[in-house]
Amino acid sequence: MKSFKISVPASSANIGPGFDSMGLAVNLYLTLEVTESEEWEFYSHSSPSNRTNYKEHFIYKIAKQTAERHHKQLTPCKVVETSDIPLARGLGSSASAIIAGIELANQVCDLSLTSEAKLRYGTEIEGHPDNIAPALYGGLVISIVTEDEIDWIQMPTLDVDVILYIPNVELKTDEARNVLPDSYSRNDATSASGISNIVVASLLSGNYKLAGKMMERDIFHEPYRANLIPNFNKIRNESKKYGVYGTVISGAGPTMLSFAPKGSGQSVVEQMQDLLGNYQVKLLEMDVQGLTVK
Ligand SMILES: Nc1ncnc2c1ncn2[C@@H]1O[C@H](COP(=O)(O)OP(=O)(O)OP(=O)(O)O)[C@@H](O)[C@H]1O
Ligand SMILES: N[C@@H](CCO)C(=O)O
Repeated sequence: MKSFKISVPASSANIGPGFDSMGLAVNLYLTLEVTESEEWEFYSHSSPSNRTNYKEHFIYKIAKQTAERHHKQLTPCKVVETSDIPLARGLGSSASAIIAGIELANQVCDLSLTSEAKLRYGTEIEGHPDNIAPALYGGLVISIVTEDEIDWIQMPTLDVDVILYIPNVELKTDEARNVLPDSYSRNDATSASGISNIVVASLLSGNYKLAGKMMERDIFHEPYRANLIPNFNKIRNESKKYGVYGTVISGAGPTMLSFAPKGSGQSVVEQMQDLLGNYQVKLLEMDVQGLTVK
């Protein structure tokens, strides 16, 4: 009888100007403990003690459509979901759930899906690869969807501390995408692209001071979203006082993310937690593994 554990990391997309094309996996996880069974039992992280109606669960629906896409039938399982990824906070909870659902079908139906197939399918469901790719591969991943394929590259680990400022309010990605313009002037587009290029180049060369400065110069989405993010200016300005390199919206928000000099993160967390009482201010690590199945 099959029994396995699926683990998928959270991810922070965009990193400022890497809009829809950059994402960083961090060490918050969604896990599924799965055992084949006589009938479906689904215990979700939001109600661990009660069996939920599995047919209504987002992850089951993803698994079912993945199996059907390969003309297979899911066999019943007992699934216990745990997660420390808050929903609709800009930490890729939907991407982690999508990857978990695809992998559930992959394991239960022996689909032997390649990681490229999981990336393609997950991106098709999510709509963009910048959370799906780091959730799948780990690390900081730059990815782009062209007509018929997804090209991606995983960057070496970053020698920075990662700090997240997680408020107790939700912001749905759809809502945060609806405030964006349909097009940009050539001047804005070329400036935004240049800024993004400098961020990537400075991260690759370890010039985190320059990376932080340019991360805060996004033109693609932050100017339109800042007013949806509680304490946007306060978090960006105050964290700078404690020595962070730069602070940006995590994904579509409302969480914000700072890169800080290695070893300075804990003191930034303590200072900022005092300022942001009802937030979860966390010092996190990059996840470099992505999806794992044990
Ligand atoms: N583990 C889960 N179980 C069930 N539904 C989930 C789960 N994770 C995400 N979802 C669904 O995805 C929605 C959140 O997706 P949304 O794209 O709005 O935010 P996010 O993915 O958390 O943040 P971002 O995309 O900005 O990184 C939830 O409201 C829920 O409908
Ligand atoms: N790139 C996406 C990330 C959230 O899923 C956005 O900012 O809307």
